[in-house]
Amino acid sequence: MAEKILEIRNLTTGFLTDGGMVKATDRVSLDIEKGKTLCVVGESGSGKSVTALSVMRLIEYAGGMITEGEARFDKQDLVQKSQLDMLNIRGSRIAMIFQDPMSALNPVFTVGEQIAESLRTHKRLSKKEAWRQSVDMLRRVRIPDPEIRARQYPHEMSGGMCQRVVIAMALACNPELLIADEPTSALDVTVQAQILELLLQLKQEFRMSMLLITHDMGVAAEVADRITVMYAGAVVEEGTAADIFERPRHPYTIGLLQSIPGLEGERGGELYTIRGAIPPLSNIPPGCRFHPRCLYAMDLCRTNEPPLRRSLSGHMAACWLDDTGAEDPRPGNPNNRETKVTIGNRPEVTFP
Ligand SMILES: Nc1ncnc2c1ncn2[C@@H]1O[C@H](COP(=O)(O)OP(=O)(O)OP(=O)(O)O)[C@@H](O)[C@H]1O
Ligand code: NI
Repeated sequence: MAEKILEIRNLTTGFLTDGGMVKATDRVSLDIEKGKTLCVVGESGSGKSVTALSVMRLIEYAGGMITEGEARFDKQDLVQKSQLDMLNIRGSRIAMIFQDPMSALNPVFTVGEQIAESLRTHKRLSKKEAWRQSVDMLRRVRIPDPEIRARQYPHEMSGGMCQRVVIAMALACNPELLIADEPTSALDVTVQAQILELLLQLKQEFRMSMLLITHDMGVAAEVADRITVMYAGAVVEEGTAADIFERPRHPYTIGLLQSIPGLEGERGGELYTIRGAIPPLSNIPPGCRFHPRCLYAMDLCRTNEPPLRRSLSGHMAACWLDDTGAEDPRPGNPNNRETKVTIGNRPEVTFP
């Protein structure tokens, strides 16, 4: 078995609201192997960012609370760490970048100063050496004329250039894991592709592992080794990029794939989208949380939560249709190909 850089187990994060505690993530489990890219996909509100912020232990600053579970990074459970320990881990061993580069940059300092500052927080460097490395980082994120650019302010740069600066800041201390939350969503389409390509190259050069959050299946198709699909706070499917794109098992994943323009499932040129909307956290449906929107829902799905089950090949899905055998109405009838075993601590269920 390949070594894991991150192992999340049953991670549950809640927010206290007027109506009591709501769960933004519910027993989320996922693994990232060293040197690999895991994409977490799902519609808006599915708990992707909350998962990442919980791992970084930034969720506490956003009013959230981890109520259950573990996030083992290099064998240490980050959930049990003090914020002081996390301060040392964040930025040096695990770095995170967000959608909006402008909010990560300080408008009153030059970009060179900001990267140098980030270097000096974690390494003992002279000002001169920090500046030299800062210019070098700008070169490594392929910013032309780095000596000149280093002296510029964020407002003098385009959005794509600013995101490169943010990436340079994140990678300055050579982190083992990079968490990127929608790193390209705020950028023009052509710039998006360049930044994704850059991230992939840097991942190799810096020998990092990557957790990339996106609601864009096209982005996942480009970069992912494995893909975790989340819906309404829970993992509903996980597998290799080929499992997800060629042998999707969960009807939610099938719906997400059909909503990508230009991929198979496009119906006569019309964009197909999943009917209905993601439920509010205060009102997650009983049984399978996806059942009200599912084209294939059966009685069982309305009352019993399907366990996340792993096939022999390692492809996981939480869907009762995996038990219907030849009757399985899902496209491609995945039941014919894989045998499943139940994993994790989702409730064991008795058949009605
Ligand atoms: N600070 C907060 N207080 C209360 N609820 C929150 C807070 N942050 C997130 N949530 C809720 O947690 C749920 C999951 O949010 P999250 O941001 O993780 O979704 P996401 O999958 O990242 O979506 P998006 O694609 O829009 O970024 C949402 O219902 C959201 O409203
Ligand atoms: Ni998000």
